[in-house]
Amino acid sequence: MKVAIVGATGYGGIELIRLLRQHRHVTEISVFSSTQAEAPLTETYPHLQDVYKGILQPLDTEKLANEYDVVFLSAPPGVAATLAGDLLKGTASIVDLSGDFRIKEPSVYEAWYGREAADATITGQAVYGLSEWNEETIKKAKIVANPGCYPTAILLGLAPAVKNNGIDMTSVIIDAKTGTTGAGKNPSPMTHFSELNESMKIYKVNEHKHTPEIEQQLFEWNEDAGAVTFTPHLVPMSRGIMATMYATCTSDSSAKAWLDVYKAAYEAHPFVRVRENGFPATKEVYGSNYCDIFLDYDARTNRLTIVSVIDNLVKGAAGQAIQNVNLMKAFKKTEGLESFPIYP
Ligand SMILES: NC(=O)C1=CN([C@@H]2O[C@H](COP(=O)(O)OP(=O)(O)OC[C@H]3O[C@@H](n4cnc5c(N)ncnc54)[C@H](OP(=O)(O)O)[C@@H]3O)[C@@H](O)[C@H]2O)C=CC1
Ligand SMILES: CC(=O)N[C@@H](CCC(=O)OP(=O)(O)O)C(=O)O
Repeated sequence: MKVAIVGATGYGGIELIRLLRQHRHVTEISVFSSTQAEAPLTETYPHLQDVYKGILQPLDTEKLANEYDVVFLSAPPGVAATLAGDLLKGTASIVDLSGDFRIKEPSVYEAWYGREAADATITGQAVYGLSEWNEETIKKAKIVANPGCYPTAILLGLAPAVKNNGIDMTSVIIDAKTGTTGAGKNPSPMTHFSELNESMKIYKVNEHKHTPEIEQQLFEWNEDAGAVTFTPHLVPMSRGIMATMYATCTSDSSAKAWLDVYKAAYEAHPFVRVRENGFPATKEVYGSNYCDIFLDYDARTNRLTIVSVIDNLVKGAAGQAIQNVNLMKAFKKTEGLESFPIYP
């Protein structure tokens, strides 16, 4: 399989290269850049010396559409919306890592992203790539909208409870923490070392663009779902997301009963590990495609506390993108994604 990466000079792009190099069906990885064409990727990333010799190519939609089996779009919002129309005329399958095609209602996209929505016919055609829960539609997709990093951790953590009708949907509160690679490779005042080191920041309270993406999927699973409170925080680490979800149960329950529900839901899914005992840490999934989940039930408050952790660049971006390609191309689910967490 020949694959192309648009945005290969970014963090999502080089994570795709790291994983695709160990994918047994990948015969060629070509890299494309809007600003650095003709330069070897090692000029930007010397750690790839002797590992990846690709030269960055200028964006050429005709070539991308017809000379590759899969095109990964790993560029900022708006780029996929511009390129996808031409790309879809060709033979390549497309996986977009940005948010351009995730939100089905254009006015909702425009309100939260503050930019014009993509062509509605393309958004309508794009399949939401939450791998574990949309397997059958992903298998048939020509274009996949890869989920956001926060929604991946949050939705995997909430899904069994939400689909089980066991929680009051109006009670859901989501508190999440992320590392700095979530913001991409360009530094900003928010991610500056001396601003963030030995500190943590709350940001985009009640206005994060992942909120409608979370609400859209929750509503698809359970029509009682409405607006959720989602509060993101930036913490001083490079990779990782920890999402902590609180929800009131509709009847008395127990942690054991809920864990059984979660274990049954993810039994057939190798990348979601429902813990036997104890809450997971982000380091325990670092560099891997795992999402680790654990929960507790408080009989005093009748509330569930669910914790879900991922590596934002793997399960939250490049790893899930490859997991979706494995579904689209009928490869083994775990192909290219078998490396286990780097610990400690
Ligand atoms: N980082 C993360 O944890 C996650 C990121 N995402 C999403 O994935 C996408 C990539 O993120 P990330 O790699 O972190 O971002 P980066 O900022 O690290 O990289 C983005 C890359 O996009 C390329 N680019 C910029 N403008 C254009 C353009 N007009 N046309 C084509 N390419 C362009 C740039 O490469 P060049 O200048 O060489 O063209 C740049 O290296 C984003 O949409 C992001 O929101 C999704 C989930 C998680
Ligand atoms: C630290 C930080 O800034 N993280 C980013 C992660 C969002 C992201 O990656 O965007 P998409 O997945 O929607 O493309 C943020 O909170 O906006």
